[in-house]
Amino acid sequence: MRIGQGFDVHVFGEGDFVILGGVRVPHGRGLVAHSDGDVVIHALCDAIFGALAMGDIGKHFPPSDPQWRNADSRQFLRHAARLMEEQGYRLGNADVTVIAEAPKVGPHASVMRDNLAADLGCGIDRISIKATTTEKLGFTGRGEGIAAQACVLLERA
Ligand SMILES: Nc1ccn([C@@H]2O[C@H](COP(=O)(O)O)[C@@H](O)[C@H]2O)c(=O)n1
Ligand SMILES: C[C@@]1(CO)OP(=O)(O)OP(=O)(O)OC[C@H]1O
Repeated sequence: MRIGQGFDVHVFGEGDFVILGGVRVPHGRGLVAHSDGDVVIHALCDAIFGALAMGDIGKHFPPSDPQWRNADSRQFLRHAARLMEEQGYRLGNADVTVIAEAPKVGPHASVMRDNLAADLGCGIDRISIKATTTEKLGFTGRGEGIAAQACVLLERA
């Protein structure tokens, strides 16, 4: 078994939606990023790369590479899933926490779980999505951005 954790932050900027776990969530601001700014998937990818001891998302998809500009982050997750399989592992479970005052994640968590499970080739019972505010404290509390953290356990396939 292997364990991994990941963390990501993106700052709010212009726009009227954010992408979280592959779901387009209406919001008064967008997220500034090289890709689509999906902090849920970025944290989850880093947890998987960490569990495999294979670097981080920026190593696999350099922010300097124009190829990843506005990229759909789900392709990053499918790449992580392929690496996991090649190394002889499958996902035991993943647990993700979104840290944001807004938007509300709860109403979208079920579709996010469906997306992540589809990309990772596992059942949705292996994917958990949670969310919390920081009670208006810190940068997330001031509504300046969104953070996400993820933990994964990989099992021998
Ligand atoms: N962006 C968020 C933040 C929170 N939730 C849900 O609200 C519950 C209460 O949050 P507190 O920070 O006040 O504890 C939390 O447990 C989530 O269910 C959310 O959906 N989206
Ligand atoms: C995802 C990548 C892709 O170039 O860029 P960003 O969308 O800016 O996201 P970040 O979380 O900073 O991770 C780095 C990059 O791999």
